[in-house]
Amino acid sequence: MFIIDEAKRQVLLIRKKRGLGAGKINGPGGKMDPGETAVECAVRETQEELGVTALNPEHHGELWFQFVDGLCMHVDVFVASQHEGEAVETPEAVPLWTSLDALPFNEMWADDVHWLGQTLVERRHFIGRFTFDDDTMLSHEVSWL
Ligand SMILES: COc1nc(N)nc2c1ncn2[C@H]1C[C@H](O)[C@@H](COP(=O)(O)OP(=O)(O)OP(=O)(O)O)O1
Repeated sequence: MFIIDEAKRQVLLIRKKRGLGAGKINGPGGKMDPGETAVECAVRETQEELGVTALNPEHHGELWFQFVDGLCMHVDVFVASQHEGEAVETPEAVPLWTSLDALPFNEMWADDVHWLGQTLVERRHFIGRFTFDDDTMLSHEVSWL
């Protein structure tokens, strides 16, 4: 989930403290609970990780990851221009309000540079497919819709 403050041209990112991608900067997110939709999951994970509620999130993309060890992951990307609450640090994440003009790609997963800027700034929709060996991206393919 990417929450945007349009007046300040900032996006609410996290420094992830534990789990897959710990130490990296990313948007809040995680695994779906049984019976939950993708958007319900994104809103819940954002509440759990930052104490903030995203309002009216819009689906902007799909990420398909294939790791060489066999792990496959499908991630839905949502963008919300409104939210309730103030972001706080939790056991899972440190909140980072970040300028849309200075996204910290060198501290993010390697795929992000291929889709995140266009999605947040130009509000484009996409499907991305990536292969990874651990932290190393081996291939990338992004289709803009
Ligand atoms: C492989 O490259 C990745 N790129 C990007 N941009 N984001 C990724 C990549 N791999 C994982 N992610 C995202 C997807 C999710 O938002 C989180 C990881 O979620 P996951 O549920 O697998 O991990 P945990 O935080 O440990 O799980 P729970 O919070 O559900 O317990 O990172």
